[in-house]
Amino acid sequence: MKEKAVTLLNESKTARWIALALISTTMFFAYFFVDVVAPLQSMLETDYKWTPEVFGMLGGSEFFLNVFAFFLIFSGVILDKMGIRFTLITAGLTMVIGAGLKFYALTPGFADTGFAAWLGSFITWVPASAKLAFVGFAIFGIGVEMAGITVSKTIVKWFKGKEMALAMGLEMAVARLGVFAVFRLTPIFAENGGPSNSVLWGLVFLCIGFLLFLTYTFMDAKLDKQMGVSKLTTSPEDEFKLSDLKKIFTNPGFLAISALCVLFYSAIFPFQKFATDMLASKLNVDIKSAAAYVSFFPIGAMILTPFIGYFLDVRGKGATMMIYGAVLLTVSHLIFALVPAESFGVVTAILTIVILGTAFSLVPASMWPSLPKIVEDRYLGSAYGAIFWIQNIGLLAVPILIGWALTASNPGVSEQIAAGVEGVKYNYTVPELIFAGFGVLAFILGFVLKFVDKKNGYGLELPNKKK
Ligand SMILES: N[C@@H](Cc1c[nH]cn1)C(=O)NCC(=O)O
Repeated sequence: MKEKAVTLLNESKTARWIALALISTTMFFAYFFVDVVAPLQSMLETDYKWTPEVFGMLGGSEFFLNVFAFFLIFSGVILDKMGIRFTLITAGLTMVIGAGLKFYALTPGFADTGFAAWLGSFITWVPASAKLAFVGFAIFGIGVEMAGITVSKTIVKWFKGKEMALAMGLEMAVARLGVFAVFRLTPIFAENGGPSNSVLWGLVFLCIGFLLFLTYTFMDAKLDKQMGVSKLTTSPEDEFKLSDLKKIFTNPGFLAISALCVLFYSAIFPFQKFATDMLASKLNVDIKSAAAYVSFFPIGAMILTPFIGYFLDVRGKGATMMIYGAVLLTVSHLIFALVPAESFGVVTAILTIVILGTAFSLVPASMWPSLPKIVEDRYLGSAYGAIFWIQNIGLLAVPILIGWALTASNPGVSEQIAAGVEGVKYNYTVPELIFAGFGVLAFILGFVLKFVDKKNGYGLELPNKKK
């Protein structure tokens, strides 16, 4: 008897783009929440007595549990052991719980409790609201990174051998749109109810995102059923083993790409946090105008990333793209560092942001689809977890390094600002040179990666799409 051939769900273009739309929209909400209070620094200082140091600590708290309690490594192992559906639901719930705690920290309901009084009784320069917000944001951080690695593995599952880099590029583009949206919407939400209203909206968005993840799991279950994936069909050699972690951390391709990743992102995300003040100082404009220039950065990356992804699918050249990205990263930070303020106008600022935005498209668009070429599918989730863990170490440490470098290279400035002296500004030359230094190291690592690729035949320069 002739067997009826089953057309897999991921062979249907419509089904795989619907799957992508569901998970990407949740990432839009997740990235929105990452920066939900970023434009509200001064409001938090006035309404909640959060100093700039406290505000900076909030940014670091997102990565705290992932780095020090190894949650990102656990998340990768959970993904490989328990599968996409379980991990997506866990990630979605963790984000909602963490965000809920952060919202509660900013409400009068919390401020009036004995718990708040107790939290405020030690390390008194950090208000109780900030302490609880740190805990909430650290829990959210576990969820958002878990979601990130699971979404990457999900895209590989649906798009491998097809439009994989384009799909990853589109997912990142939607996430970048979330960063743009936050800079535009959060101030409006805060005008009508303060920072807690902005966080409440972020929480509502995350609840919608959780429902989208849940909807996706039905598609995932159907695809698994068609593929015949079950505990019975998975042979012991196909299963993830804890010893695979050793394989990941001794894989030369993985090590090279992780080093490139931490260096590159250390000159991107921490820069994003300082960029508004840096441009306001350099251009001598107010914070609102400077923030508007910075918002071109995620938008530029958003527009370019899918095109670069498409190019990688049909033409390849992933490792070379990462080298070009590192060059552009270095050039843009050198412009910020070395062009004197007298010659640095709005046009130069926007052009430099466009160059940086191009780097921010080239590297992520080629880096994330490269990982499945370097490691085996059965431990791909752990590999994404491990690379994000290494990246998170940089994201936690570099803002502290930059803050220290800024203070050390501008003696007396913070004291004058605190004393209300008008017109005093920081000079960002040293921090920008540090960012440029990361770019130079990333450039060197790009060549190491190319060499390792040639030696081990990963195929990083080959197109993703099978002809
Ligand atoms: N670590 C993730 C998610 C993230 C974004 N901001 C802070 N954490 C990541 O880097 N994803 C890849 C990307 O290019 O956004």
